[in-house]
Amino acid sequence: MTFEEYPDREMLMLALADRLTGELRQAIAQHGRATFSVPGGTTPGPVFDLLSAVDLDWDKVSVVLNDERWVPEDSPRSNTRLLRERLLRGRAAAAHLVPLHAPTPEPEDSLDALAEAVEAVLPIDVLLLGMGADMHTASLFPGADLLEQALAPDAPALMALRAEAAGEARITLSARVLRDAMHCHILIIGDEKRAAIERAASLPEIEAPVHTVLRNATIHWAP
Ligand SMILES: O=C(O)[C@H](O)[C@@H](O)[C@H](O)[C@H](O)COP(=O)(O)O
Repeated sequence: MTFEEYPDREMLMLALADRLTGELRQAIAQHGRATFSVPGGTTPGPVFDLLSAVDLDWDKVSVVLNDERWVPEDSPRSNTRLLRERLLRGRAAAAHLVPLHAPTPEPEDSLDALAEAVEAVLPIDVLLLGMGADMHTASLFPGADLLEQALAPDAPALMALRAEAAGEARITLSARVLRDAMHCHILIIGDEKRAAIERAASLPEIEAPVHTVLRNATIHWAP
């Protein structure tokens, strides 16, 4: 893994947006389109704001979340809502959103249909991930009911799982889809997450799921 340390969050977000833009451009130049997978949560908003204004062939970009919380799309906890409000506007409004949510009571009711659309845009060209202080990434939470299956090399691309720490039911890309990404970046802020990611490197994936992507990842950190 590569560790990039920035003096502050603003510098981090600017450099990261630049890096992601370059990789998306390269993917489009090489094969005419790009798949860009992004996290939800509270950290990536500023990088989405920057990206939404970037001059890029956004109509050639498919955007898919790493994971979604099974809540209505107007919920403040909806990652899809975050994407629509912060990334898929301005120039980036031309990008194609591959949904990870549908209005069914449980994620299992929609899983097959959502998975088909996700599989059609794999592999991921550019992957941006977040991480929780408990070392989860996407919705691969320590203690999740189907974590072992989600970490397996033959896992389906998309899985529904539940974990106490997650709150609501989740839908998530599986570890193999994350590992297969061409470029992988992890965005973390603050000392607690820095200590967590350093610890994760020496723990098994079942205890520290983020470990599964560390080999090829660039970690972007600011205090
Ligand atoms: O829906 C989610 O919760 C995310 O996709 C998740 O994997 C996130 O990246 C981490 O939980 C970090 O979240 P914060 O940025 O809010 O700390």
